[in-house]
Amino acid sequence: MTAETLDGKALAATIKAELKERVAALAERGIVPGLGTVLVGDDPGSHSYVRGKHRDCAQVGIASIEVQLPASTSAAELERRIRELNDDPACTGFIVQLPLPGALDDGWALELVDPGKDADGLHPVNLGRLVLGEPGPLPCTPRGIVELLRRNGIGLSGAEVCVVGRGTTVGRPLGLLLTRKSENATVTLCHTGTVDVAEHTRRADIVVAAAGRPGLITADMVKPGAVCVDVGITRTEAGLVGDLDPSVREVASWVAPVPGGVGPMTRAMLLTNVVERAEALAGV
Ligand SMILES: NC(=O)C1=CN([C@@H]2O[C@H](COP(=O)(O)OP(=O)(O)OC[C@H]3O[C@@H](n4cnc5c(N)ncnc54)[C@H](OP(=O)(O)O)[C@@H]3O)[C@@H](O)[C@H]2O)C=CC1
Ligand SMILES: Nc1nc(=O)c2c([nH]1)NC[C@@H]1CN(c3ccc(C(=O)N[C@@H](CCC(=O)O)C(=O)O)cc3)C=[N+]21
Ligand SMILES: [Mg+2]
Repeated sequence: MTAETLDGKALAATIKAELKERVAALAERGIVPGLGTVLVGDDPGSHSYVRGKHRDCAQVGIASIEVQLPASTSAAELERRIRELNDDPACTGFIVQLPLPGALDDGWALELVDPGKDADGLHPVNLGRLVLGEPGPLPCTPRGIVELLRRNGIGLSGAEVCVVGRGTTVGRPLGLLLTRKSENATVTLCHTGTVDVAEHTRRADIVVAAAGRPGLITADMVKPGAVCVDVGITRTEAGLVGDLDPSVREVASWVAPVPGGVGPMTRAMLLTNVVERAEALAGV
């Protein structure tokens, strides 16, 4: 068997076209959604992601507000810049690009963001809403994964899903999202304390690899016909490498690849969160 591709790039383009129409409808009411990004330091990967986000905004008609700060930025200065965006009516949503360099603490910065403007869905209040099943912005990567599966006809209700990685941006919130009544999957979350990861992945109908360890998931760890979603991204001289070994394609029914799978969907869901917030403000 050779797996079919879950084409996140194509689906993200479709979603962006849908958002463009919603943004145009908002413009008729005099409302322009604005996405802010706060980028601290000079990590080339982070710069490339943030550039991509602003390119997406331009395509859809969302205004962009870019805040770039040197790696030497103090906590007090970062706090001031975050509060500025909280108070800026032109900014309907924003993100603080993670991880922050040096001594700046990611969790501390996330808590400073107005939960109503939290385009990442990672503020503790919004993660709490996710736990409680209350409406709020959803974390972009987990939402992108669910959307990528759903729009390709891959059912989640009753499915055994094995998520490898319990990080705060992907694995942990994905577990919360997939176990809501509306998704109804049964989830196993693996991490470095898991005794035998393969024992869990082999049982799964859907494997999500979000560890950031190149080639971690090999063909022998996958049930024939399972769906495999690659999330992990490692930059090498040869380009971006995911957590799925290429051999997985020979046993899986579907594979979401790196690049071209979850990454573009993450960006599309960020835009979706910004547009949804602007619509809520407009009473749409
Ligand atoms: N495609 C996309 O849109 C996105 C991709 N990413 C990528 O996804 C990956 C995960 O991101 P993030 O959650 O932020 O990263 P973290 O570093 O926060 O989390 C990684 C998780 O993987 C677990 N892990 C690491 N090695 C193993 C192993 N050998 N076996 C089992 N579990 C393991 C860790 O376990 P423990 O907790 O025990 O340390 C941890 O829970 C990264 O490569 C990141 O670049 C992230 C966001 C978006
Ligand atoms: N506050 C915050 N929110 C995030 O959502 C966030 C973050 N910090 N820090 C880093 C991770 C990583 N992340 C990606 C986004 C897009 C691609 C993406 O578009 N990837 C393309 C390739 C892009 C390229 O070529 O560099 C793809 O997979 O096809 C990847 C990874 C969001 N993250
Ligand atoms: Mg830090």
